[in-house]
Amino acid sequence: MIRDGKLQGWLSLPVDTLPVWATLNGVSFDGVSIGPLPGKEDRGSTVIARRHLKGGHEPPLVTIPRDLILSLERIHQHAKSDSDFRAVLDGLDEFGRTARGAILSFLLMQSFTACPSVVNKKGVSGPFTEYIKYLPMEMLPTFWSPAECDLLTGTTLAPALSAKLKSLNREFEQLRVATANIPWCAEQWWDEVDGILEFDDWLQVDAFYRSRALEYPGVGDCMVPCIDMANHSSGTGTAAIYEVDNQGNAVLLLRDGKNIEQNGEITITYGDGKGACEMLFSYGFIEDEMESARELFLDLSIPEDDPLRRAKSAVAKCAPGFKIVDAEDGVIFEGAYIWIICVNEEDGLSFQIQQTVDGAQELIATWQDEPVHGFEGFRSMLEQDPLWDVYHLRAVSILQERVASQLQDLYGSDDRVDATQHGDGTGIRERAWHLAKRLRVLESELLEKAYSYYEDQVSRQDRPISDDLHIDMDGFRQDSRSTIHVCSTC
Ligand SMILES: C[S@@+](CC[C@H](N)C(=O)[O-])C[C@H]1O[C@@H](n2cnc3c(N)ncnc32)[C@H](O)[C@@H]1O
Repeated sequence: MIRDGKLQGWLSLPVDTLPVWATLNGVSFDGVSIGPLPGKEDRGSTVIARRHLKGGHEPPLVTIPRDLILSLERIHQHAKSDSDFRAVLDGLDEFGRTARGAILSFLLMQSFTACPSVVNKKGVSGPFTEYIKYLPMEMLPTFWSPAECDLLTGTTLAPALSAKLKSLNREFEQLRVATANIPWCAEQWWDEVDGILEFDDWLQVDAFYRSRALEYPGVGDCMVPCIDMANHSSGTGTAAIYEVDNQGNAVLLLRDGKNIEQNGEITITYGDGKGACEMLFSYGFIEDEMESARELFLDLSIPEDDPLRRAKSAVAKCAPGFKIVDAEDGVIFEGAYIWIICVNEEDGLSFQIQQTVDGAQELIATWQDEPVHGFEGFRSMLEQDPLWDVYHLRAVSILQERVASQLQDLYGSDDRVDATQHGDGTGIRERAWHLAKRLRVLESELLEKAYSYYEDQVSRQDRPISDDLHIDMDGFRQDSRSTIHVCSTC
């Protein structure tokens, strides 16, 4: 439905009509307009300075009335006067009470309300029925063809993308089940012959939301018309910030000290810390100036032969992996899961069944007989242990091995990607090929940096640390030896 609407024109309006929409809805611009920037048209529309703007001396560049901030609260308010949408939202239950569930279903409903071929009209029109007509279809990887997705083999985006598609499928099925008993939904959305909705519609509303959602102070995750037309630039390139004023309106403010020439671009940041993978995943581009993948997430699994594997998996509530973050003098790793992997019963980890206050039984972990309350703080417990250096070294070796296997996957698929025909008539869009290639390069550089950094750490610690202990890399304690030996390639 949405794709048809964008292609046929009923869900599409030229951006030069946006000022009319803005005036009708109480949006004000001061010194800026919205449209494509000459030379950067491939980035869609953006906010453009209409005169020389001097940071610290300018009023808000854009002011959006508070009622137009599309938040969970605003949608529930709308549902009070839109009984058709309220039935959908109520059907979604818990999911409808999350910002994501409410916003996606609202955007879907508004598109349906705008659809001219629907005879038995449903839903109540409002400012967003028109505003969605200004939103372009983003080329996020969720819309890449299987051949294009194949270019991502070995990158951290490949597993993230397949997990996302599974979760989008689950959400869409949830929507179908939740609304299948509403007569007009059964007839107009889901009928096997005439039903208008398809999975692509859910992908479209997900893409609208994911590429445009802002975390607004005091409001939470939301969409803000017009401010969501600002393109991204990180670091000192960021020209403006978004806030709420003292009346709850959303405002776009030029940063202090930032001067923008007439016809210059007013950018915001979508998150300076976001890595190349996340930028491509959520926004469909990687900033030209990005010189590092910045961060990446690798999964980890508890080895098959770990005798505590099942208990560890049952108790660990943290993400099964670790994040590598690029740092000035090496890399930092974040994530609690590694610490569960690198200690065992011989070190002092054990599991017990405990009776809870309501009489149920639960499995809990103990470290040196102390209960471990959630593994997020487990690292600090290990840090108190005289053998901390050893545990740390084990962790680093496991991480290094995982980094090595990721590099192998990346390099192992490089030749195939390089040889893949792309461009007109090949089924692989030029842009997708270049983005995939760029991600591959940035991630391999960060992985190599991590590998050398770990190598360095391992070799620095490959020296005697205790007179009475020997730790080998299977992670078992053997008394009465005098060195720690770490095999960095195992
Ligand atoms: C919040 S929207 C910004 C407005 C958008 N350009 C439009 O026409 O509606 C985010 C999208 O803008 C584009 N974009 C933003 N900043 C960009 C940049 N620095 N380089 C390339 N594309 C960018 C991407 O397509 C991204 O998904």
